[in-house]
Amino acid sequence: MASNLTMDKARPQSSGDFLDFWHLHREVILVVAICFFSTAYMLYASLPTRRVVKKPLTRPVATAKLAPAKPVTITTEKSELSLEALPQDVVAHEPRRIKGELRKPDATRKASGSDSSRRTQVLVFYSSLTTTTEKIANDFARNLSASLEGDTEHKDIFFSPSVLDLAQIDYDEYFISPPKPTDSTIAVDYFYLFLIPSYNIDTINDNLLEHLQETHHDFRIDTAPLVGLLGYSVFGLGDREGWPTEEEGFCFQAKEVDRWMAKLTGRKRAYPLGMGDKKQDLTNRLGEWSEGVTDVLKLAATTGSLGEGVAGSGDADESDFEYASGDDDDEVVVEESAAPTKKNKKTKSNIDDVEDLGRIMKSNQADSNDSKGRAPIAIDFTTHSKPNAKKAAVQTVKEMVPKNSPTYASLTKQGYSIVGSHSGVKICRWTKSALRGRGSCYKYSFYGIASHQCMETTPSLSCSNKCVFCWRHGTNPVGTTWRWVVDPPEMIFDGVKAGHYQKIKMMRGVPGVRAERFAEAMRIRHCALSLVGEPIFYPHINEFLGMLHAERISSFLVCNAQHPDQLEALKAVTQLYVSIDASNKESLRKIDRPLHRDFWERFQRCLDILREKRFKHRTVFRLTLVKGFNVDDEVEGYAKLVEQGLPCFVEIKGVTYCGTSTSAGAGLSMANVPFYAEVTEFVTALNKKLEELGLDYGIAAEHAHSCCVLIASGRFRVDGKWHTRIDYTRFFELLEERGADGDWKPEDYMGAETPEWATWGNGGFDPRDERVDRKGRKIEAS
Ligand SMILES: Cc1cc2nc3c(=O)[nH]c(=O)nc-3n(C[C@H](O)[C@H](O)[C@H](O)COP(=O)(O)O)c2cc1C
Ligand code: SF4
Repeated sequence: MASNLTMDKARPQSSGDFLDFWHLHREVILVVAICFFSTAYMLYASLPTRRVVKKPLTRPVATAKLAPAKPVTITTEKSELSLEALPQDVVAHEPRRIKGELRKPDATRKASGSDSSRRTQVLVFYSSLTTTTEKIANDFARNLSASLEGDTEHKDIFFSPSVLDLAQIDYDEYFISPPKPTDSTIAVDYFYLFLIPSYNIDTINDNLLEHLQETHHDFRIDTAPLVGLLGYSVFGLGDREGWPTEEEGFCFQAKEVDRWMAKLTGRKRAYPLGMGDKKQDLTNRLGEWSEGVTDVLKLAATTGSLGEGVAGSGDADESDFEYASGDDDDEVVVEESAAPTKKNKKTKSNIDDVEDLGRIMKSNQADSNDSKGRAPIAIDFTTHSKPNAKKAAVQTVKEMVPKNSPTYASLTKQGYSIVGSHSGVKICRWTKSALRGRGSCYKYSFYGIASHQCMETTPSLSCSNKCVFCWRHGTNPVGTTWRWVVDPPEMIFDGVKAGHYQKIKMMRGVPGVRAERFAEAMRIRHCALSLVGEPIFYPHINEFLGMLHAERISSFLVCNAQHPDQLEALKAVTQLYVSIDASNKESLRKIDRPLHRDFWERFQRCLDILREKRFKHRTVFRLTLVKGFNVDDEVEGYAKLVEQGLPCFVEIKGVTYCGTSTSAGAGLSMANVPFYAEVTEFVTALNKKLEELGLDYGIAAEHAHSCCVLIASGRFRVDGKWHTRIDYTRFFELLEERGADGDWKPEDYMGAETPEWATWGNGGFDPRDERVDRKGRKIEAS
């Protein structure tokens, strides 16, 4: 009986029996099930990574390998990837992970300039169907090798570059982790270069791309397993005859390789993507790219870093840009009201006015005077009242923006480089946009200025207005007189150029930056003197302009119509702007909040001076429309001001919204930002009024993207066509022939006809560029 009972329990016959069985053994069943599934999972996870099976090439391509100067056998981590090579406990308990480490810049290398125990191996990968790229890759590697060997400082660091045909190699050896040299006594850093032609047919490129993508997404492999590389860069070959634009497929596969390598290397793009058209500009584009790559290679091999600010170098900041930052040179921005933090409040109130600025600087004075070590020049050129002898006796000359002041901290945080004690430089969003082939600012449409070759700077961070729409308000110092140390113009000129180039170089690893534009950007062609503050406030502005022009850098100077004496004394400038922020005294007081009590008289005098100068300078009225402040019922007033100053051009721009800064306390909001349709409505009304006054003006051009329209004087209309562009070469020739005081007219350096796409009614966006919205999303052509 006893045995029967046991039998009955052990062998359930019905559902009741089954439940009894479950109740008695459920723990055991659950444990067995868990063990079974986890073992199955482990076994699956530890299988070799699924890899693309490479298709044979339609045409076998010979591998052209250059013999390394010191042979390095490249082995891979393949053996480490096999099950046997892994410790048993790892195999049993967790999925295999291949991990890359983010290598910080090597401090020792940085300090000593080189590390004799490390070597750098450049690997040049290429694919080729019709042999163009194969030949180019070999020539490129040979030239690179010669260049490195000829450089005594670097030659011992580098092994000769190796050329690898993507159709012949095993991708697992190079694209799951960096290769390992067989000689373990030599530490080798690998630098990958890719020469990739694009094909809209199935080729080995597709295999490579699939492999890169799978590696990135494979949950058993770290998402950036190639982070141990020193860096990488890609050059694409294509044919614009069949694929005219990037949107239509020009070099599309090189772009893809660049994108996946950024992911796999943790954004170690050492140099921007280069692209060349086989039938047009291949030699030039490849030459630029090679030159840039060689420089970066040397830097990276000696320092272990890709350079300041470049992604992957340890101090990377690869943001996709603050497209709503409103950091144009002269873009005025409405700020979103935001409750300032306690700290912000304090900072703001600390620097809100001149007295407070003086107080801040006093506390920093000892430091700054010591550090300068040179006699300061005191100057007061805007105030005509008698100097107060008693006050002067106790006053020492201070720096406008000392290094340890809150103003300095705030401006540098916003991206400015402060040069000396009162100048600043910053790259604007349009410069960044143009570097990425996404279009230049309206000054390209109207005047032919390429934004990636434009430097935005000011020799005076101080201003004499506190305009309600100035987004820098609260950070820049204000004052009616120059009471600070004056830095020499040479120092400012060298400093702003260095600051600008440094900022451009920091864009090297940013996605989308084009090698061609990057190379062009290393030559400043234009200077926008309108960043923050009042450039004309700087006592040596004429000398500074002379230095720009001596290097054939054109100049656009924007002033606030508050310094007539300086305006009168101003020498040659390529284009001279005066901000016209309102059409009448009351409105101007409200919007500009000027510090000068005689602001309206100063404003009027400036207009009269501008009228005089119109046959010497290209003069421009700059109108910034702020709804609720200076738009309604002001058309007639503006027309009268145009009649008074007779500028060559009138630029009308809607104020820009910036939702990121703290409020200037002026109570502005999005409601104050006019729609483009409202701007065009205003412009049409103004144009009509000018006509009624019998003035020869017309609407010449527009850049809808930046909400800006240009009215031009009939002087710049030739045979019914607008010529708003500038002949820069002629400008410099005139200057060189006749001197800064020389006699010439703006018409003498009038440029070519305004391109059709930029003229009124056509939108103003260069068709060669890619259109994106403020968040960088592509806008389809309408
Ligand atoms: C079948 C075929 C498809 C191509 N597709 C593209 C393309 O989609 N985009 C592009 O920019 N160039 C394209 N090209 C042009 C090649 O990328 C270009 O000629 C390149 O220099 C060829 O390099 P290779 O001679 O090394 O193969 C194509 C060429 C061929 C023959
Ligand atoms: S002129 Fe120069 S600084 Fe100004 S928005 Fe254009 S590119 Fe930027």
